[in-house]
Amino acid sequence: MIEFQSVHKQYGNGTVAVQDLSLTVEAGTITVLVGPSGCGKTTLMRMVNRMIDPSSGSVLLDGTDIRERDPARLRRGIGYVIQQAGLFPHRTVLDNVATVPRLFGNSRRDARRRAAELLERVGLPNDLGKRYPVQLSGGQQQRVGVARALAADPPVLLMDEPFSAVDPVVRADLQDELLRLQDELGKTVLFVTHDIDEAIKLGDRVAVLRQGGYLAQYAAPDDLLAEPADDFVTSFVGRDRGYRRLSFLDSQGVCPEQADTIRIGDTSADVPSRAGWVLALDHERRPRGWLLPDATVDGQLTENQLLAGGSLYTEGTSLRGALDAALSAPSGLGVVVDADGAYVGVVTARHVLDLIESRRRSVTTEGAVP
Ligand SMILES: Nc1ncnc2c1ncn2[C@@H]1O[C@H](COP(=O)(O)OP(=O)(O)OP(=O)(O)O)[C@@H](O)[C@H]1O
Repeated sequence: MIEFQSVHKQYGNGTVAVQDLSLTVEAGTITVLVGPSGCGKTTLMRMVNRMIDPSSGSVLLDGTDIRERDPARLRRGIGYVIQQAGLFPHRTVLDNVATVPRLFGNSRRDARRRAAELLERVGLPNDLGKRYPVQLSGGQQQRVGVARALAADPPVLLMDEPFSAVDPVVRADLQDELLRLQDELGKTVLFVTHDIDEAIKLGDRVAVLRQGGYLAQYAAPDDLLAEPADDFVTSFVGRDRGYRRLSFLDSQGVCPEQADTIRIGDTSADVPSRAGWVLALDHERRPRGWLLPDATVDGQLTENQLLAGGSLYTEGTSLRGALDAALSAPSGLGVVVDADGAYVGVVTARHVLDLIESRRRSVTTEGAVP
């Protein structure tokens, strides 16, 4: 557990970067510091590994004031990941990661074995270990940065905008990978970003900072979206917070119905007689697209004769996906699939909205805030 107790930081030039701020980062969770540029996120994070000392106040790690710890020892228990990964350019990827176990006195062989394990753990193929950082993509470099930070198996991980320099698709992959790793490893993670969507996706709790180093709100992502503390937080979390909050509503009560279906390769004779949208499935029952109402099939059904489908909703995931599937489907019928991508049924936006409404009503009658 990390505790910031009334920490304050004023730099030599008079800039106050952090303003009398207190917050607790629970062990084994991801806490995200988010806020606009210059609001003191990095300053606050760097207080944990003593790269920066507060002007006043204390930082406690597992109940002990970090000023009582030897800085070198303290840092060994804290992994640190930064933007652009900060890799050594003249060392191979494997040796970049092996550097840390080497520092801990492991033999070169053991260090390399550990490094290879870690590279696999962060999803990098074995043969990349022989390359130099410049020969990797930005996303791969970030993964190496994460592997290196994990090399000493530190209980605490500080991550300062680690995924900011990569494109949105790679970034989403890296975020998913971090969540997967965290499920396995249960580190105490302090993560800095200026991207509220990243904060909401990754954080068990999110600390929103505002200019001048003030803590504007510290809450679970769902609460942040449901009840922003003030106008600043409201504008920072963005306009579509009601929609984004659906990510935190589970799928309980979603009852898919059956649509008319047809298979790729079928003929006109196989088109269901009711005049409505028909969902085409492949031979593994995966949805391939929609046949317009009253459409006839020319010869055998091919994908060229179909209208592209909307997003697919994997059963059991959040209501946001269910609503999005319905809204993005040309038929207005959101396609529900199982974990293998096979067709389960369809849901309408109306069905999802009714479900949200009924939950709101039941929560309100129980006296809690919807
Ligand atoms: N060494 C320093 N000396 C003087 N002022 C500093 C120093 N480091 C940071 N600052 C100032 O302190 C404030 C907070 O900086 P900090 O880097 O902690 O913010 P941040 O929220 O991490 O910003 P960004 O998102 O842009 O990285 C800023 O106004 C910055 O200019």
